[in-house]
Amino acid sequence: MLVLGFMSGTSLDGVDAALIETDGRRVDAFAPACLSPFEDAERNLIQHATAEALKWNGYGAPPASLCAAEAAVHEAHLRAAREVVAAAGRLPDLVGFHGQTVLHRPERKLTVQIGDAQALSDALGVPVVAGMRLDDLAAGGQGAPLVPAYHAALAEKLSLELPVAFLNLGGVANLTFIGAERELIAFDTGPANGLIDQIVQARGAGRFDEGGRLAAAGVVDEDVLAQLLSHDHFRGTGPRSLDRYDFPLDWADAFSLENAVATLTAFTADSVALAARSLPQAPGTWVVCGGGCHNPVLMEALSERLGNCRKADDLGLRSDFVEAEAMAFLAARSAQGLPLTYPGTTGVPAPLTGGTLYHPALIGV
Ligand SMILES: Nc1ncnc2c1ncn2[C@@H]1O[C@H](COP(=O)(O)OP(=O)(O)OP(=O)(O)O)[C@@H](O)[C@H]1O
Ligand SMILES: CC(=O)N[C@H]1[C@@H]2OC[C@@H](O2)[C@@H](O)[C@@H]1O[C@H](C)C(=O)O
Repeated sequence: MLVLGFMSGTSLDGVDAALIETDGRRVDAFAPACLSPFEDAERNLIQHATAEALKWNGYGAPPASLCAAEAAVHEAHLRAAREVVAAAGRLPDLVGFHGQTVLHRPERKLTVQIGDAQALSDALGVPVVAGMRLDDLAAGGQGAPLVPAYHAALAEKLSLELPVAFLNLGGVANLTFIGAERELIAFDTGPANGLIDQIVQARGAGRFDEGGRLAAAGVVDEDVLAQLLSHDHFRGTGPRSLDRYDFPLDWADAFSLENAVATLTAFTADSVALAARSLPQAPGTWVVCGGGCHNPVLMEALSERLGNCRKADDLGLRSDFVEAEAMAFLAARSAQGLPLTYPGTTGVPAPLTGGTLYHPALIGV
């Protein structure tokens, strides 16, 4: 099957769309992929809705701004779909749709991804699987991370020596450990680029720390770093997940941009190192994907702490599209009732399938 996966992550750069050939068990081939950036007006609507969703926090009526943001999310997905479908020269057989996370409160079984799966299915004329976090949360899981099943399929496709770890550096960082017996351990390790992006944008210095230049020019504040690492999240063990806005940034007002970014970059690397210490064995290789793998200062800091870190692209993967590909893979699994999540990945009591299948409305009926 040719399956299209969409991911619009917490960094709000845009919609990733990636096609893969898969039967939901193996990854047979990679097909065209693209990033369709949000237009400024779309990003503003989504940023506003995210801020309102944080204030709402799941109590009472959801903010009206979610509707306008949902329309923007839909438009951006259609643009991305048109681009990859044109590149592939055909429609996919199935779509995996994540939606835009605006709030994640797993302890209250609440996660909110905006987007209209039925409208997407109607517009594309293709069945769409969405809501892939919901059954997991309802069954007592964290609802995240979802990508471990796909990381495991990639490890198999590349015949990677086990144990191996995959590390995704998006707004939030998440890791998947694949043990010698193919057992999975996964969780969100802490922030990746989210806080760095936030301060760079607040100071009017662009959207992110391009090439890690700010971090390279700054000095790490060890006291702030120690304080950041004392957050409750790092006391936990086992499956756990984060909202992109779970960590404070108010302390940074007293710092130069360079020193704040250097400290946040060390925070990301140290929180991954803490996560690594909780693993049953040291992975022989860390396969690093997500936007943070393009930051050489962060990659260097990770290599110092973890050992063998390889950019996913160097292994023949597409570091910027692993999450979108994962949504495609999971949609193919969902359509067959195969598990999406496992006790070791989200804390769900038993392997569990999930997702809802939306069929396109018949034209003219
Ligand atoms: N050349 C680069 N130099 C430094 N940082 C970069 C570079 N390219 C991307 N990034 C970082 O990666 C981020 C985007 O990463 P990515 O697209 O993986 O996140 P996401 O998928 O939106 O988030 P999440 O995985 O948490 O949902 C950017 O916001 C930026 O911080
Ligand atoms: C609630 C939510 O959207 N979480 C994201 C976020 O971004 C990275 C990390 O935190 C991960 O847990 C998850 O995304 C990926 C796709 C996942 O579920 O595996």
